[in-house]
Amino acid sequence: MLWLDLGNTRLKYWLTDDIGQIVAHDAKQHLQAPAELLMGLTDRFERYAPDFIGISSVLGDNLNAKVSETLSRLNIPFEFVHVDAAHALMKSAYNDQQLGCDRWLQMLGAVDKKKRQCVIGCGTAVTIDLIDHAEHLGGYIFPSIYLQRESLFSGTKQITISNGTFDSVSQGLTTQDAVHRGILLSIVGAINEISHRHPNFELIMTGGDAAIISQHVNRPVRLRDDLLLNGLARYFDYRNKS
Ligand SMILES: Nc1ncnc2c1ncn2[C@@H]1O[C@H](COP(=O)(O)OP(=O)(O)O)[C@@H](O)[C@H]1O
Ligand SMILES: CC(C)(COP(=O)(O)O)[C@@H](O)C(=O)NCCC(=O)O
Ligand SMILES: [K+]
Repeated sequence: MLWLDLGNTRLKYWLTDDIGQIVAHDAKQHLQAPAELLMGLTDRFERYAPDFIGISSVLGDNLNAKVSETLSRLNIPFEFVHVDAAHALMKSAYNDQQLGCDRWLQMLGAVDKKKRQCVIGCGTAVTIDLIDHAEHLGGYIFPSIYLQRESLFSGTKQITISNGTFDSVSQGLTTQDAVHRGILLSIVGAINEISHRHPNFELIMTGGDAAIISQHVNRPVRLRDDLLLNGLARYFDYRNKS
């Protein structure tokens, strides 16, 4: 099987064998042109010869249509995931016309009906979702550390910071440090507050910035980079059985 994740910044793919082991994987920035990026990958995908392609996309109808057009040339069946708030593996109280597919799949990949879980996705947006014994209670959406920095850059005259590392949440003494530390604290502080309000929820983090953020969280965090893939596999596996 081939699995695709079209996020707002990167396209990720995984090729798995019949026992679900990953045999190839890559993540690339798509610069808002995922279909063009996929075009460049079609030779590789043809060589992989998967029998099915399962897709998570948060890119919207127009880009998804272009992606479909590109994938159609491969003559391999493919399908986009649709969020289902009444899914047997996890019920959700969230508006399922709006809930992002990646958010939902990350939760589906993590969900355990014996646990209380807080799933944190650290991509272009940071999402924090609460799940109580396989019931999604709702969540929060924040701009990522990079989006926050861009908005300060574009919305102010004297902040001209466009690069630097996010490595501390102590107070800064320069604009550079104050910007990076303030932004990182806005996310770390929110996670700490939510975890304080929900002390018996296990914290699970995934996505490109999970490692940077988790270092400053004041409770143990499980880092899992396989959540979305696991969610995709569970979704299509469940659908084939029912
Ligand atoms: N302006 C930026 N500069 C450097 N890295 C960035 C920038 N914007 C995003 N990134 C990186 O892109 C990655 C996006 O994470 P990912 O989980 O792939 O998100 P998505 O699913 O939204 O595409 C993150 O690791 C982040 O560090
Ligand atoms: C919240 C998101 C932008 C996160 O996307 P990502 O950072 O993974 O690219 C995406 O899941 C999305 O567009 N969701 C729709 C809004 C919602 O979930 O309510
Ligand atoms: K948007």
